[in-house]
Amino acid sequence: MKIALVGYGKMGKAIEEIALKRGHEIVLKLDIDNQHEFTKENLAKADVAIEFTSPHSAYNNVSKLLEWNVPTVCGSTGWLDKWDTVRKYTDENNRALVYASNYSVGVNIFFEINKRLAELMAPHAEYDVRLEEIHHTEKKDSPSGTAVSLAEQILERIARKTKWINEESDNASDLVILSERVDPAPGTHIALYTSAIDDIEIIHTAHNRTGFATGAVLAAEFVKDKKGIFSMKEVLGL
Ligand SMILES: NC(=O)C1=CN([C@@H]2O[C@H](COP(=O)(O)OP(=O)(O)OC[C@H]3O[C@@H](n4cnc5c(N)ncnc54)[C@H](OP(=O)(O)O)[C@@H]3O)[C@@H](O)[C@H]2O)C=CC1
Ligand SMILES: O=C(O)C1=N[C@H](C(=O)O)C[C@H](O)C1
Repeated sequence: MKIALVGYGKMGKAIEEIALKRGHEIVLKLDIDNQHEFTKENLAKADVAIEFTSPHSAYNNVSKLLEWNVPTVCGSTGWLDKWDTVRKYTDENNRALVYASNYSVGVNIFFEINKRLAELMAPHAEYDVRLEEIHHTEKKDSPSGTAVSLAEQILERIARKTKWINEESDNASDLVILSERVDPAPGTHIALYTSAIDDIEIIHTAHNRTGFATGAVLAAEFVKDKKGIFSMKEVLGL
């Protein structure tokens, strides 16, 4: 498979390593200093593009890739205010896109546990719930995309929580997400339920970026010859 890497930072490099090990070819590496090479002609050389850049550039990159009909795997976080536009364009124009706030197998299993735990906790108003996420200091967005996914899963299931908020709150209906930035932290997420009687917490800790990178390559292999919008749930068959 011929892969174009859009974004060649920490994740782009980790993805390159896994892709080469799995026998793929990197035909294009695009970063901030060679953006003039981000053209339809250059992207036509790739079977699939893998986009990991930044919250500010992701929407523009993904829009162009879809316009040029390049099957795309996007991992950039912090741009989902534009998600509905991207979804509509992909559906209406029969394009191919995988999006996941987190590509690791472990976090996608953690998502399923988070959903089930929220369902079990829904009738038990004596428990409060909050989320915590810990990442390295270079991270540009806050809260993490993964924490937003976890929050949405909880808000869909626990009616006493009505919105998430990225700071402490005295309002019991707020789902608090606390963000901590410390090095080196590839990504830790905690869902914590507390009551006067006991606490239950679930934690996922990434030890490095290999899980994210491997998942992104699996997603690229999955979407290469498909049309539609997919998440890691479909890629992993969860
Ligand atoms: N979904 C998932 O599983 C994961 C998602 N992420 C997300 O992926 C994104 C990238 O993470 P990471 O690799 O750690 O970040 P890095 O900052 O290490 O790398 C991003 C790279 O993209 C470059 N870049 C910025 N804008 C553009 C552009 N318009 N075109 C091409 N390249 C550009 C940056 O250049 P410069 O530094 O000069 O701006 C940088 O080299 C983040 O949004 C992060 O949250 C990260 C890990 C896992
Ligand atoms: O920026 C990162 O590093 C990460 N970003 C993703 C997120 O925002 O959830 C996934 C992972 O936690 C690492």
